[in-house]
Amino acid sequence: MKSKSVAVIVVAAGKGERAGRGGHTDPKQYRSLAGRTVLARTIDAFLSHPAVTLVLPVIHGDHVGRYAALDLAKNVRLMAPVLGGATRQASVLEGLKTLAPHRPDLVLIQDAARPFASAQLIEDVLGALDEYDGALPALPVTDTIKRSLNGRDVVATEDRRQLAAAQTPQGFRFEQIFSAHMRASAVRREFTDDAEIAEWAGLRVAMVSGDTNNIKITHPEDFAVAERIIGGSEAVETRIGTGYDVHPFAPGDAVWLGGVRIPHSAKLKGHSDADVALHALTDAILGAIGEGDIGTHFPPSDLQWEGAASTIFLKHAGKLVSAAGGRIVNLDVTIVAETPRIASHAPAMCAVIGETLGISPNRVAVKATTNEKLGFIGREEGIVAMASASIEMPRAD
Ligand SMILES: Nc1ccn([C@@H]2O[C@H](COP(=O)(O)OP(=O)(O)OP(=O)(O)O)[C@@H](O)[C@H]2O)c(=O)n1
Ligand SMILES: C[C@](O)(CO)[C@H](O)COP(=O)(O)O
Repeated sequence: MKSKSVAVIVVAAGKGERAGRGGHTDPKQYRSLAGRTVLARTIDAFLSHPAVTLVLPVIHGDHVGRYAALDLAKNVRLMAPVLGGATRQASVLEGLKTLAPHRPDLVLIQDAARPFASAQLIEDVLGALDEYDGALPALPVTDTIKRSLNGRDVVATEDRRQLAAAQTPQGFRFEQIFSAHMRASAVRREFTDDAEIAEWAGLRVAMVSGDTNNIKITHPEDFAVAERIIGGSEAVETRIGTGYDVHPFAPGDAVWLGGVRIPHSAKLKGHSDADVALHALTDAILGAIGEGDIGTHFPPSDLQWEGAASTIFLKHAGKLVSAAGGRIVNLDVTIVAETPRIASHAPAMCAVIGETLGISPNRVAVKATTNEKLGFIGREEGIVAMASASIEMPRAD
């Protein structure tokens, strides 16, 4: 199945009046947060996501020089900026018009002023678009909400159980939100977010869990909050683990590799299903989090693992990562085999591994090579697999 193209509009054409300048010369999106501008952080959050195919910044006409001076690395997926309009809504519409010739399947619309959109948030919004026309992250309201007509006299108390605070990125099917925005512009209606335009146009919109860190820098004090969030994220470290495994061939009619059954003139011999790739991968994950190896958790002496599917071992390692507060960044597996040929099965293996661990298959790579007919692999006596795992964990010291 062809994966959907995902374009991102980063609206950065505001003046940032509520945030003020606080002694700085730049508007909020061009101010530095722990050494990196707000806008560069926001753009990077999307460029670093593998599902994103295009990122389009929408900027203010007075900020062209500031944008050109931004600390952005060159990236073919980053489009040249376009100029926005007088309101956020008008700026989004400029972005949609610019993207239209590229015909993306989906579009995410993001405030430049929200530099902390996580990969999980992006995935959750995109995931909801399988079922809905639009999706946005939102947080349940925790304060009691009062209504007032003049900002002082209370006229009502709202039922907060039905209320949620909207965030971005907000995701849509491109053609639907483009048409809704054009209609909203034609009737000159002003909306405060794109989800509201989608609702007004009769589209089905879903909420997914928002993120308390995904703040919108709006007022001067929000910069201090943002610096604290960045300080907190420095309490995370990246761990690397490696794994190696080998299994010999035995008479049989199929091998299990990467959780996929591949018909073959032999099977791999082992206590479990002998899936050498998943064993190496499980060891890599366990190694990264300092949890011993596969034999520590699933001793070969234990009869219950005889013939077991190796996805059980992998899932267990994934649960240990979650229990330790970790997050798998990426996994890389190399299978060394003279036969069978692996390449055409690699996408299915990535899918099984991703599903077993509850991560996107984009975070998994499976590669294969022969051993150039050398040694025991070359003589087709067995298969080797090597793996590495990169995992973000709370800093231990
Ligand atoms: N004409 C506008 C107004 C806003 N935005 C963008 O929309 C996002 C959300 O708007 P907000 O936080 O209100 O930013 P500003 O409009 O810049 O702030 P203020 O209202 O305080 O002036 C920001 O990333 C802002 O740059 C935009 O692209 N074009
Ligand atoms: C889109 C938004 O961030 C969702 O909460 C919000 O509506 C933007 O409002 P603003 O007044 O333009 O900052």
